[in-house]
Amino acid sequence: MGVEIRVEGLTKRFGRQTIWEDVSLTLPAGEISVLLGPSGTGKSVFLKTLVGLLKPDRGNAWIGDRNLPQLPEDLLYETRKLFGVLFQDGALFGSMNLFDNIAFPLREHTKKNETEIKRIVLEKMEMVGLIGAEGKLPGEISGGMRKRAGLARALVLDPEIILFDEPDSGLDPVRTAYLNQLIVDLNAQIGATFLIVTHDINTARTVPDNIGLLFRRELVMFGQREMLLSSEEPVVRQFLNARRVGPIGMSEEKDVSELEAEAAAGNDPGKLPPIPPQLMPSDGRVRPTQHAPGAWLRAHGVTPPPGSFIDDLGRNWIDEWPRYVASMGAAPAGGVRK
Ligand SMILES: Nc1ncnc2c1ncn2[C@@H]1O[C@H](COP(=O)(O)OP(=O)(O)OP(=O)(O)O)[C@@H](O)[C@H]1O
Repeated sequence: MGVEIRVEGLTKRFGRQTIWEDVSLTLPAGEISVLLGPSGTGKSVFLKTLVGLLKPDRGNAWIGDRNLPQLPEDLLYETRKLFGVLFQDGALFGSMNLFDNIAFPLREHTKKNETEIKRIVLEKMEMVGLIGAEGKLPGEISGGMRKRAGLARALVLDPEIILFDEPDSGLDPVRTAYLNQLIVDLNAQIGATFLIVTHDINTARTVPDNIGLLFRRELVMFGQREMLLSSEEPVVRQFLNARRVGPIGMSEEKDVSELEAEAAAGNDPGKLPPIPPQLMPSDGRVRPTQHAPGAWLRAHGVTPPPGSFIDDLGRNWIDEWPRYVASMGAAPAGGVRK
């Protein structure tokens, strides 16, 4: 379940504008990854390139064993069917009710009859908590419901990969927390490979297995959540602390003289906040691809910021984890990563 995505030396330009170059990363099958970056660094362009809507200028993008930039039209079309995409605004058709919106990809891309379509649409609507809203028009429901409807539509073709373009945009912090839990629950349930573009630091800190950061037309860093959340890189610290001090400026990166002036004034992007425990599926199970808390840090001899892995109840998840996994009885499919 879930397909690995391997990007090698990917470069995208529009005319003379280089959006990003030489991007290489692997999105492990079934894991949740987050892509961060200041506005305009090309995160949406990256998602569109992965799904084959934009062609890179150089490099490879392996979706399983298919290299997207090399594919003929018919195979590209087939490969796109592996993806579900949640667009920023849900991208629903305003004149269609939610049922028809969610049924749309099934009617468009499959030969399923209406009985089968109804079963699938209702199953996906239940997964995202929208049962009862089938007859509503997108204009009659809240932004959070529109996101969930967009997510149900992204799920109908049983995708191996789901791309989320700023799922939290336009949502209040509480609805964002619910949506984050839904994303983690869905990942546990369907095991697809997830990539989330977000500006929400809390989402980035608690949801993914891996985090990447785009800045200055390149991928500054990509790796396990704990690697990014303990990184001393100024740009990472500035981003995670949402500070003005650091290499990221108002509209683009700051120049050397601005950075020198900040350093002379003793300004600093701030200490790293504690690493929070990762969000668990709400049914209490562990996702098959979930990493044990602290495993990356231990393997790399890194001491986490003080107060890391402590939850709201004061439990330290480094100590709690082995007990928790043992209490589940049977290990989840795929085992629990050390
Ligand atoms: N089809 C296109 N043709 C030309 N330029 C484009 C096209 N699509 C995007 N761009 C440019 O690519 C750059 C990156 O845009 P993109 O929307 O990917 O940024 P982003 O990181 O997702 O930003 P935000 O966080 O604000 O959503 C922008 O300068 C944008 O104007």
